Amino acid sequence: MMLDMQHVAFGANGRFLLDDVSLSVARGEVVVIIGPNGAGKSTLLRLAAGLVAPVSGRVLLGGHDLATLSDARKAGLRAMLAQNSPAHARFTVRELAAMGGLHAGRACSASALAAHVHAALELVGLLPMAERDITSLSGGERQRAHYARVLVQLRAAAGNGLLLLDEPVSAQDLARQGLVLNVARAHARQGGACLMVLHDLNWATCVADRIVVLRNGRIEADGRPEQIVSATLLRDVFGLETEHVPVHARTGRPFVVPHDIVGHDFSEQYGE
Ligand SMILES: Nc1ncnc2c1ncn2[C@@H]1O[C@H](COP(=O)(O)OP(=O)(O)OP(=O)(O)O)[C@@H](O)[C@H]1O
Repeated sequence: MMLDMQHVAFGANGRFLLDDVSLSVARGEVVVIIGPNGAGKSTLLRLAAGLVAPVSGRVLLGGHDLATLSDARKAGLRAMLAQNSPAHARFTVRELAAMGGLHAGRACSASALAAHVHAALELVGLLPMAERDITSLSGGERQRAHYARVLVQLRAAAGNGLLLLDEPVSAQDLARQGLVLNVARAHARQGGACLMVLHDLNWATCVADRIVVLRNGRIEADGRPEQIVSATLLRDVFGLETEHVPVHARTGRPFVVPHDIVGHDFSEQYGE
């Protein structure tokens, strides 16, 4: 098992943010976490990355307890794209992506690192902007520049580590949302794995091998998209009435439209 979280609990300011969370991700898998704002999704990813330690339970990465691994070792086994990645300093896109390989030191030669950077920038569609200052990028471009850095981090090591993505499509246009998710799927197909947080249920059903539903710091459900996405669950977890197609003709996956949108007359809203 690539990631194995066993009965993990985590708290802050005297309250549990995660309680008795057990979750595994196998090599080759893409697992998507969904759940309401504040459910604990980002906290779960930070625990999986070893950025914070559980108060009880264990997190194993590649069979090793994260608590026993050095930062350099962890850097080769997992990489995380955070929800908001800053651009305070004036680096170029290429320099930012190359920072992903810093942990590898001499284990990755300068020419190999340059090749990883080139490949990652090409994958995320930023090669034409490689020499641009990152402070001049749009929000979506900056998010993809950091995505490239995260990909380089894994590729500078064995290349088949765990990709942890926190709302990786939040700043992307529709086409780039597909691009970002395809890169994650390809990473899993090539021997890695991916655990990501998504709010868009329709992307979640398309990209996920498994969907994990988190609510109030606890796992409510964990299974294949067609097992998980149902009108009942969406009503229970999100308090949302939905139009729900169990098997979409094109994708073969469930498809969900919130009732608030179905039949809503936007022309009224804009006074047309
Ligand atoms: N250091 C902290 N101290 C106190 N509360 C915290 C701390 N970090 C997170 N929280 C709270 O823990 C809960 C879970 O936060 P988390 O960021 O994991 O949620 P999330 O499911 O990712 O939410 P969102 O969908 O809004 O991104 C929230 O209520 C948040 O306010």
